[in-house]
Amino acid sequence: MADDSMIVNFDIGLDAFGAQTAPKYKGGKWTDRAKANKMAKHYIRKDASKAAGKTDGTGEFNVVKATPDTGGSKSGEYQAYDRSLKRKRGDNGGAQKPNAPQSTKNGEFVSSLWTQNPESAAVVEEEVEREDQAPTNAPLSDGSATFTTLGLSPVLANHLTMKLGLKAPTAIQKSAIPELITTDSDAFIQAETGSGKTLTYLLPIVNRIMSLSKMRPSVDTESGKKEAMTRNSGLYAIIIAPTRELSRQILSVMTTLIHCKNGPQWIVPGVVIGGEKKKSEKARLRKGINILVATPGRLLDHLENTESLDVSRVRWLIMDEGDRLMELGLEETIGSILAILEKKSKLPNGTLERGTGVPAGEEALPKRRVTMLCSATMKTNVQRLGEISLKEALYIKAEKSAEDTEADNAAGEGGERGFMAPAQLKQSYVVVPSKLRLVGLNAVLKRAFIRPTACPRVIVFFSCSDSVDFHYEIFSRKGADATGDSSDDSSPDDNDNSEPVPKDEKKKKKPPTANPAAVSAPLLHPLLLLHKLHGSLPQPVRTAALASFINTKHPSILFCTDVAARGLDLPNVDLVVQYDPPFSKDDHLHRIGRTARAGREGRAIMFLLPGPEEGYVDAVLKKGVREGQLGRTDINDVFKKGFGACKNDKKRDWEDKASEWHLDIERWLLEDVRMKSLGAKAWGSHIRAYTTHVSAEKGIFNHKALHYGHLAKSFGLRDKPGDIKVPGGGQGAGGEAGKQGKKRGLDTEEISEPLPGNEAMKKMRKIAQAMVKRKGMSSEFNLG
Ligand SMILES: Nc1ncnc2c1ncn2[C@@H]1O[C@H](COP(=O)(O)OP(=O)(O)OP(=O)(O)O)[C@@H](O)[C@H]1O
Repeated sequence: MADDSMIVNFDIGLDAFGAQTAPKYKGGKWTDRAKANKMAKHYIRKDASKAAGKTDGTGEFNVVKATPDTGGSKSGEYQAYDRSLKRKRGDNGGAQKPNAPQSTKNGEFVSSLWTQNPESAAVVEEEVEREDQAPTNAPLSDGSATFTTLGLSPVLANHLTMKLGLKAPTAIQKSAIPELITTDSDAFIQAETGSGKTLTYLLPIVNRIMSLSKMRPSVDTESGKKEAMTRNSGLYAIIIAPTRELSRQILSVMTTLIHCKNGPQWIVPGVVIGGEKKKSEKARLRKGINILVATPGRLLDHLENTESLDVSRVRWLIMDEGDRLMELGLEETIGSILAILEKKSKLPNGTLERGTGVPAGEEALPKRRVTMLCSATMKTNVQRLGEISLKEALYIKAEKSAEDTEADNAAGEGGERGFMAPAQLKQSYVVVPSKLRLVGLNAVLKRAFIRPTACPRVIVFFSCSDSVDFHYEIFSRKGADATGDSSDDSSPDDNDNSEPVPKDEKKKKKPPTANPAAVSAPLLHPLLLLHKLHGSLPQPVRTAALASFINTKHPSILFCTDVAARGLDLPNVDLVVQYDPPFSKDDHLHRIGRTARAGREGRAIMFLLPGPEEGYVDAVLKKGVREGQLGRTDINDVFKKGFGACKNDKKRDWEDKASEWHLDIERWLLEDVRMKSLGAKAWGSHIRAYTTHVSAEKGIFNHKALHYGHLAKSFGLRDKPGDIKVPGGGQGAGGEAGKQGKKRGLDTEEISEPLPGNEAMKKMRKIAQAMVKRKGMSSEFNLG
């Protein structure tokens, strides 16, 4: 519609040079005159910026075009909004055409989802089918190595193949295990996500401990007696991991290795992590532990305060996910741990020699304390950790394919190809305007579960816990399905070659039974279980949610923050959705690395806003992929598959369905104070989290470019940004909640910005500690 259809309720004056001047209002109350003058100036400024070709960024609440049919301009041009006209419309709570903007009793404005959306700057290329690539993190299938040829004992090798079903080592295992079994060198192990780094460092430890004689001379050498190896024989290895979940996972892998037939079953592994009772941990340490897995904060606490923790004969110190440990500002903590180990060590000059009080029979163990650092990425901060912890270390990485070596050479010294996603991982991004994000997520998830067998497990990453909580409620809603179940009729997913599930078979499966760690999400799929995981949840809830997500036989979704991004080995994850962009490019690679593990296939999709965020494609996405691995998904295609009820649906049909679904959410928030408060909190936290992107990516994720109003819409909120009451965070985007630098209410997980320099790290850590204290919440990173 042309501009002259605008209804403008005040005159715009022109000065002698044709420039617009604000009209002077006379008469009436001074407050009314001041208001009218202010508004006039405001609209003149807007018009001037439009004439200068600037985009409008002030929000649709002031700039909605007053067209009677759709209420908006397809071109997205700025139009002054006629308030008098808006007031005349009746309150229908969204009962009109779902696509039309409406006003409500409360003065809230129900904007249309489909208007005033900025368009993608990039030319949309035709969506190409991504090629299948040979997996790069799979067990070797060329017969070049077996677990026995790596030097592992036949007992252990047999256990791996027969009991654990591992046919052959992976490339990093082939490179590292022979070295780690025979030498006592420190090592830095770098390999792709899902390539089996955990077994790479655990197998040599278990193998060498297995070589110890089961009976060894008594420490009281005079007596000549022999004693059996027990849990009290000494603490041999300490493994540090950044999160509690990862620590538990490492413990579980260790336990499966120890429990092999004729294996060292006397070995007792243990775990000390934040969120657990320290008293019971102390009791376990007193009873004796041979291999200890720990989060750094809790380990340091025990080293300083638990007398029974004897670290004098520790032979291995492993730091898993080294880059994450550094990002969390734990350098100081790790420095203190290293200092205590050094001080308490009874390994003279770092070397074990016979006759220095070292029990005989331990010759198979390293003669010095071996430190290993594991990471999927090789960042400056990992190098720094290496500098403070490793001595003359071996740098071990997997052999690369000829193509990768060639591409690395092309990238040159310091090139960006330091770390790649596994080749078989198909990646895509979808450009979604702010207002359409929630319906976009619904459509992506609906599409993922069109064929339940094809996509049994999905992980969705959010930037903050409040957003996880809000979306968990939204998608577990048991309301009327505005979309209809599209699973039977919609056209098949192009990327999905699996057979559709016959209707009868679907009916045969029973809906999931009640599970305290999950909820059903019937609107997405009748059999679906929805889980959530973030740092503000109590530890037992986190553990139960993860266990349920891993073990359920139902299609399953995990909504989470970056607490699940590192190291977690969640089996059979088919799709990773990055609904909120990661805080750094390494986070991106770790997040998507939760799928396509150990040679399995996997897909990942990332939501980007039109505009600066699209710069992420060239800056990051294209750099960590091989040719043909990355594609753009068309948002219209997503909507069509997610909301379209049948193949022949027209655009208007699925637009209406999506609008109806969204209006339903908005109405729910209007009726339910708790939900509205959750939405407002999530919106506020989302904006705050957005301000913490790494400085190198601030041009791409610039919070000033965010449209707070459109964003509010995607949290189901109808209020103007300035009117949104963010619980605990001030009022509105213009209030404290929206101000950069104010980290009020921020969850510790949001503090993942690896700011350069130690001072900045320390600062971040202090903020986190203060928040943990203030909010009295548990921190998975044990910062408190
Ligand atoms: N030789 C092997 N054959 C088959 N599967 C293996 C082999 N080694 C490890 N795996 C499996 O591969 C998966 C990924 O292993 P792991 O968690 O150690 O990966 P990772 O390299 O540490 O990944 P990330 O960097 O994401 O932490 C696990 O399920 C593990 O059981």
